[in-house]
Amino acid sequence: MLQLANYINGRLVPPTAGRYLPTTEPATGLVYSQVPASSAVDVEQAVVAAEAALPTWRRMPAEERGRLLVRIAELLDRDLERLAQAESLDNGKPVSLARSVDIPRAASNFAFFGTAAQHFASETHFQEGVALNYTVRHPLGVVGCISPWNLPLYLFTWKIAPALAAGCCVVAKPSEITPYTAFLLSELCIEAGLPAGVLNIVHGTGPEVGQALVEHPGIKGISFTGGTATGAHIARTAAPLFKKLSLELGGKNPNIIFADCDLAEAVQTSLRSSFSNQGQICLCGARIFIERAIYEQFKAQFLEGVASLTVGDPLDASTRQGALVSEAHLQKVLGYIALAHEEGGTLLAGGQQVRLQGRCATGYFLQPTVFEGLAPTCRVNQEEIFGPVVTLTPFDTEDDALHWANSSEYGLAATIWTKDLNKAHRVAHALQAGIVWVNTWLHRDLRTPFGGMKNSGVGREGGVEALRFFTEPQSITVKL
Ligand SMILES: NC(=O)C1=CN([C@@H]2O[C@H](COP(=O)(O)OP(=O)(O)OC[C@H]3O[C@@H](n4cnc5c(N)ncnc54)[C@H](O)[C@@H]3O)[C@@H](O)[C@H]2O)C=CC1
Ligand SMILES: O=C(O)/C=C/C=C(\O)C(=O)O
Repeated sequence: MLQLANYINGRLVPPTAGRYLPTTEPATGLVYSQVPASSAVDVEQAVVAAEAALPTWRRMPAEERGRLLVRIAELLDRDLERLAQAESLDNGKPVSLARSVDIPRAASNFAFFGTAAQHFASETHFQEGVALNYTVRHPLGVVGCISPWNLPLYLFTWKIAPALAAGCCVVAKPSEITPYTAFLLSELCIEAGLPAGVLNIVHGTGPEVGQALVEHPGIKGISFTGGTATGAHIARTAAPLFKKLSLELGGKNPNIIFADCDLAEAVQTSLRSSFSNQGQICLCGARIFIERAIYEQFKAQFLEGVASLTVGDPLDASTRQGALVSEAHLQKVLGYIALAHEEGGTLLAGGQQVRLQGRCATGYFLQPTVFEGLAPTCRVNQEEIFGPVVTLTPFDTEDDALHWANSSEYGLAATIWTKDLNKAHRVAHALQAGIVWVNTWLHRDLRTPFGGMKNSGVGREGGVEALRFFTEPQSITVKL
């Protein structure tokens, strides 16, 4: 059976205690590999290696650091197919999605921050005849990156690449549920010639490896993406240690569909925003608010689209909906479907587990599911389900749409559909969401600030924001 290894001090090594966890292929429900169940001892070794590598890495010219990151991007591009197959096997997502989105984006993360390192600049504040104030941005030091299972390599590299570009050394922990591509990345880092200790990847569980990383005094900052409850726990642990924190957490994102939109496009993109990656993206639109005048029309076209989403073997080219990531997660989502019935919702599509034939007979498949008739305040419309379940709700006025869109503890993303640009700007400004898309969804420019308001997180990733997070500003004033 495939056995993964940690990547510490430039080498692939087994966990010191020799313990492993099974990893399961969601499409079959069968165990196919073993991932190190590392401990605080392995984290300690990784931090020591990173601390030893730091003085050289932080002083290396940005151009040279950047070249290494771009080299990793090239290797990710070269191995696109192998990595896409691995991601699909590990996560259950359609291989077509991994091939077109996850792996190309992982390569872009390295390519983008490899070059961004050379453009990162700091400010000067000149007081004529009085003083010259300038800012130096020092690498933060050794940092921890903790990522989730939904977009495994995509989000893992979204953290690691800016940290390395900023001159930090990294101890990173991928999700223990989807560790395979992080392991393959460690092999590529060795091939790229990344100096030993600059990046260390320690596999294991959140409570053991993640916790040890957050608590470690040598770790100066933590960049985390995952559930809001875990984010709160990390914040409680890290706050008294005065660590810098970037937390990208959950969402319950609204799509607001106005009657004057391009309906065909709004329907097609809403299908994507509802069900891409089986709804397991923090940016998915879970609550769709539709202006009453086009409610029935939107509903009919949307349901027609849902019926055409093939649930199937993730390795099949025709599959649009793969497996959910785990049995536990499938049960969680099924629990919310039961709750939607209890809360008085009307099921319009899906609602059932899918039992496929053949190799995927014991996989974790679920029909894309749509409800209507649920109050915006009910639990199904308030709690993050993180699966292929959306609700449709009609609205009468712009104020009503805004009120219900903002009636959430979350504030990550929102989507507006209208041809009226004044309305689009007005509504976008009034939305409590860190990211607003107008007539599009998941359009990503890696330079833009990425993150959420309210319980969706703290801080921003992307472009200069990420490079600032991974650096410590120092202000120097010279009297003139
Ligand atoms: N990007 C997002 O918004 C994501 C949201 N979720 C939400 O969270 C729910 C729970 O999913 P989980 O897999 O349990 O996510 P999680 O938040 O527990 O896992 C994310 C990462 O945090 C690590 N982790 C867990 N406990 C930790 C701790 N005490 N200290 C440090 N690291 C720790 C995990 O090992 C993993 O690498 C999902 O059902 C979904 O609603 C899950 C994954 C991604
Ligand atoms: O950076 C992106 O393009 C997407 C990020 C998605 C998440 O953070 C998530 O699903 O957790």
